[in-house]
Amino acid sequence: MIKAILIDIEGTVAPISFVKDVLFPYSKERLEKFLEENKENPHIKRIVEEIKKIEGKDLSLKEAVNTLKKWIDEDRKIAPLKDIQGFIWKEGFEKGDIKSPIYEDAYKKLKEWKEKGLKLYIYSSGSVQAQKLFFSHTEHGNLLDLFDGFFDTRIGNKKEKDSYVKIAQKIGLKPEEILFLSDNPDEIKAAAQAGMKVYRIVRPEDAEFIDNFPFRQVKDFNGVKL
Ligand SMILES: CSCCC(=O)C(=O)COP(=O)(O)O
Ligand SMILES: [Mg+2]
Repeated sequence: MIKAILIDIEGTVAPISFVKDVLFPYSKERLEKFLEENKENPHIKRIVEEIKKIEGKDLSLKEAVNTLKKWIDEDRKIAPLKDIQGFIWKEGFEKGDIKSPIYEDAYKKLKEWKEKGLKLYIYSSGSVQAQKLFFSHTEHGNLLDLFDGFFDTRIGNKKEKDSYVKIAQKIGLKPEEILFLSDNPDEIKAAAQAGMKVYRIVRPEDAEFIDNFPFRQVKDFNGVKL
């Protein structure tokens, strides 16, 4: 019996274009100013050290900015980039510059599942801070109360089985009691390997059904049967 639903963000509850065409440019344009203004903040210093470690060399502030910009262009899903983006998006969400467009079907089903007593969790490459901002500033208002917890790549890569094993442990349920929803076929395979029930969400504007894909595929949340 399904007791909890674990949900991806980009391509699943919101269009990929929102992340690529709104969120990413917003962070890219403000990176340099943000790092310059916050270079003495211990939290930001730690993140910059992580960037240097990944690159395997010392970096000037300008070089760190260029590295982050390159990672945004390459859509790298790595924690130090996602942490910095979360800090930059904070201002955009709080000033009202950015509002998250949640698909209507996702919004309605999330509310329905919550009312039925299911636990709802998010697992996204966006930092936990960014996820909370994303759901507290949506076109449907503040949806933060719908969720029982948030996971990002600090728990592990979304394409690896172990990340889902760890999430099930944190939630305190058996993997088979958790349903995972994502647009990404590799994430679906990894969650299924961990023993979770899965559905791939295939938004027509973002993706296509894969022939002979060994797991269930539906075009939106209305197709998900518990
Ligand atoms: C506010 S969440 C930001 C989303 C993001 O940065 C991202 O890379 C989305 O990846 P996902 O794992 O949700 O597909
Ligand atoms: Mg996704």
